[in-house]
Amino acid sequence: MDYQQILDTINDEMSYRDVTGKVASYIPELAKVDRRKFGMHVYCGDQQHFSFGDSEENFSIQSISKVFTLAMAMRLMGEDLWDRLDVEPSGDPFNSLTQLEYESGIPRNPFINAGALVISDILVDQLEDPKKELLEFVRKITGDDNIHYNETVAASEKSTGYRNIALVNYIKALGNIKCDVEPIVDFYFYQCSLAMSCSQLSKAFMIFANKGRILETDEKILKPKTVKRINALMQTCGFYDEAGEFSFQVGMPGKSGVGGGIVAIHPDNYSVAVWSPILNENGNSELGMKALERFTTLTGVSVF
Ligand SMILES: NC(=O)CC[C@H](N)C(=O)O
Repeated sequence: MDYQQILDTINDEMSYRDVTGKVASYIPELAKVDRRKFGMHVYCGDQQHFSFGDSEENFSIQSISKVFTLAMAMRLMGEDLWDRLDVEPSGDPFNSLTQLEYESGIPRNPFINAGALVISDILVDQLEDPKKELLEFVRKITGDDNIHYNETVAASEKSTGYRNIALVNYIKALGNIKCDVEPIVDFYFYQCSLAMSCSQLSKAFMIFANKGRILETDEKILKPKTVKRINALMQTCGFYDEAGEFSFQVGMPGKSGVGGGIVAIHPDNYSVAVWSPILNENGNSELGMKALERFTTLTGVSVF
């Protein structure tokens, strides 16, 4: 399969001019990002990766970080994690509060904000220095020590983060948060501020396409069963109220973030990341969704 030729076709066919959405603005720092940015990277291995455009430029990975923190929480708690969280698509926006009321503070899944905040509670409770450990985890699976938090983005989100702070307070009132609210949201805003490129993200996500092992070193990071769970959740819940649409159009497990990034994996095959900051009404990258739809159409391969 000539992935480079397929990427070149997508790059020729598509442009930020073809989409009408807006860059995220509820986090003031994200509103400053250039809407013309567009890059894509396919990773099959050290000697086999393909790209176009702004694929080496760092952006705010936002909710994509929820996959990394879920992996860390599963390493700590195994299947006991599911006493605190459900595994159902929410069909609601990522930052919704409503289901919590009638579902007794058990978030629908780990990828909506409510679920990620419960995971944050677990990591803050069980790890000595969760920010340091998350950074080490991401650097290790990427094989790249040049990955950092963007503290300006974290502070910017904190300054307007009322909804997430409300979510933690509400879940705590319903009995499913153990720690104090402040360190939980602080960790959450930091994880969302991780700055990575498409090239780094596709490399990091290769462990989910390779049964939990780092491809280059064969080091085991996650159990195959954990990876199966995480991929199932990416497939069913990775795109909030657009998870069905992504499965329908693209047909791979994946995860998006309001920074405009999307990563998807084809088990035993490749990992692909795309970035365009213009979002559709569900908070997913408009051009990113289209590019991935073209990618699985042109390769003729999806997981189904
Ligand atoms: N969908 C997202 O990427 C949301 C992440 C963002 N930090 C928030 O909590 O609102």
